[in-house]
Amino acid sequence: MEKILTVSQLAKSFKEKTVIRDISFTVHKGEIMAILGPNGAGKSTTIRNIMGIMLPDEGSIQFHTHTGKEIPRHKIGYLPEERGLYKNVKVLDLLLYFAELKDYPKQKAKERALAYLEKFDLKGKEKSPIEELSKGMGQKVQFIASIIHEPELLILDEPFSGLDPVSQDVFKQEIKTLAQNGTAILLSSHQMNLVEELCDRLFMIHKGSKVIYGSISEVKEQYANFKCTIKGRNELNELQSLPNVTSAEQNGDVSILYLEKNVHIPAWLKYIPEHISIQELSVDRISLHEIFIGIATNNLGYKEGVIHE
Ligand SMILES: Nc1ncnc2c1ncn2[C@@H]1O[C@H](COP(=O)(O)OP(=O)(O)OP(=O)(O)O)[C@@H](O)[C@H]1O
Repeated sequence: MEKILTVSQLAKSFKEKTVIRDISFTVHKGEIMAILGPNGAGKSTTIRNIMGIMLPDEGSIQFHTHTGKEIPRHKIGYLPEERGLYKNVKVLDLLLYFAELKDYPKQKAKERALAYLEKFDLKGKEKSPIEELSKGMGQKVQFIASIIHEPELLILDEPFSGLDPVSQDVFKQEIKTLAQNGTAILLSSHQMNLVEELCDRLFMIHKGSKVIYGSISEVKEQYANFKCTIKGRNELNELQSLPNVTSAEQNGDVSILYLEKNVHIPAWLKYIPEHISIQELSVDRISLHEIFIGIATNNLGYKEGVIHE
């Protein structure tokens, strides 16, 4: 896959405090890459360094083969974490202004703007001043502004925050379509279910350093223990004494057994005694959300590693 963005050994300090160190990853054409981490981990700082809003103390940013001032910024789209647009400007004028800033042809920009406004349920708002829009509507307009010029690389800092589930779905669908059409996408998000659904690979930062880097399935394979959910009322002590069970819960009529990571499920299922009450049984790996919490709270007994470069 063609590399669009290469971030190499990025480091940044504010006064004495090192905020990110040794951050390296790539984003490929048509790929959705997530940058994750708890509050204050260094995600926005990484993104701002990529965007040239601040300069790194160490490391480099490469877009195709270009670095530094040679990076063609008009080929990049950016939705910043800080929301906010010129309040008294009309929606369509604002979108055309953003397209013009990126040297994008006016007529094409107008066609794209109208099509996107319709797609995002904002038809009829073309002449409304931004200040008359709801927060979610404003966010949709800002999202359209970040893609109006057909960027090759799209960077979205917390694109889903503050959106209702319907709008989240609209954004999710559009992000998928953009990637299918070849846009390289880097997004930060706290919504692990969306990341799990949407992204191909992830880079997780904790306290300014990389903790995980790999594809979603590799990350799940490496970090996600198995979880066996049984619909049935059972004795907790008996569940806990089964082989390879690290912990168990009985919540009403549902038993949950957390299993060791390398369990061979078909062989393990044979250990379940015949008298155990089972109406339904499923075995899954724990979710990305549970992995994230485990890392953020240092509960996974985890040490730094790269799964896949
Ligand atoms: N301009 C700045 N001056 C001083 N410290 C800063 C500056 N910008 C960020 N920081 C610090 O850098 C650290 C990382 O912040 P950053 O905004 O990158 O985190 P984040 O992962 O995006 O967090 P969140 O999920 O809360 O948005 C924080 O401790 C923050 O206080």
